[in-house]
Amino acid sequence: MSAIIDVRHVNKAFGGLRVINDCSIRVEQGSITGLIGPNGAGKSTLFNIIAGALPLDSGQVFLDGEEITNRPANELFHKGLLRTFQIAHEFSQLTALENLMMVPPNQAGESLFGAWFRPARVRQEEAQVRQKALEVIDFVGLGHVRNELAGNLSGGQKKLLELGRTMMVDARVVLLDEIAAGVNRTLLGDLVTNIERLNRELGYTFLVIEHDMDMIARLCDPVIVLAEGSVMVQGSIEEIQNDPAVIDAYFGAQP
Ligand SMILES: Nc1ncnc2c1ncn2[C@@H]1O[C@H](COP(=O)(O)OP(=O)(O)OP(=O)(O)O)[C@@H](O)[C@H]1O
Repeated sequence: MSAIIDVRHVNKAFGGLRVINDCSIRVEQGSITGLIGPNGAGKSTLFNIIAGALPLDSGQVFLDGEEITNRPANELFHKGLLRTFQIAHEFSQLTALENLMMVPPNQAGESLFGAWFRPARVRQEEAQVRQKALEVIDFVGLGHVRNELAGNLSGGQKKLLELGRTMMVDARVVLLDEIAAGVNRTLLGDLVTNIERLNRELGYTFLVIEHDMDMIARLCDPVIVLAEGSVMVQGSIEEIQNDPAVIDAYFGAQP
């Protein structure tokens, strides 16, 4: 296997607080890799560094062999490195289907020039985008609420919609930050199933930060444990759960 994300010796401090300490991780192509660790271990900071949302102090990040250190998030988006975002306030007034249709970058219809000079092409592209959005919304199990305003969807349905938005572009790697938080068990089952299908059927690689250990256990292999900004241990969920250092630092030593 080859690493689609390769983080090498990254350091990051906020003021005097060193949050990421000589941290190196590899996310193998086609894997669903979990990233866990105690509160404050640096998981979100590392995510933000990989996603281009936060500059690092030193070290390097590679995407499929190409260095992407400190590249902006929109450039990484075009390269297929995506993270899910909460539905922005202004998008909550659009329907679920419209939210999906807003995603594709570089639509000819977005440019006045394109709309004026190439109306037939614009209409054709819009029809294609709509068709894709209809397929995606069925895929994520939200076909029955496609005309609901996104702001009226339940927390779990919004998470499914966020996942659906990654399918509107050619994603290669998706970073999921605590996607299970606040989602009921039934919808969580749908989310897990959809993540597995995206991985199996479309070849998505996932890097997943999650506090929900059931979800990590069902979904992720390998699991990376981060503590104080560096990798404590990496392995299968069974290996992690039986590692004395992890039990001590993360799960809490049994009395
Ligand atoms: N923008 C910031 N400015 C200053 N300190 C920050 C900033 N972002 C994070 N930190 C600090 O960095 C440390 C790591 O935070 P981070 O959010 O990366 O941890 P985490 O592992 O994701 O934690 P949690 O599981 O609680 O979400 C914390 O001590 C946090 O207070």
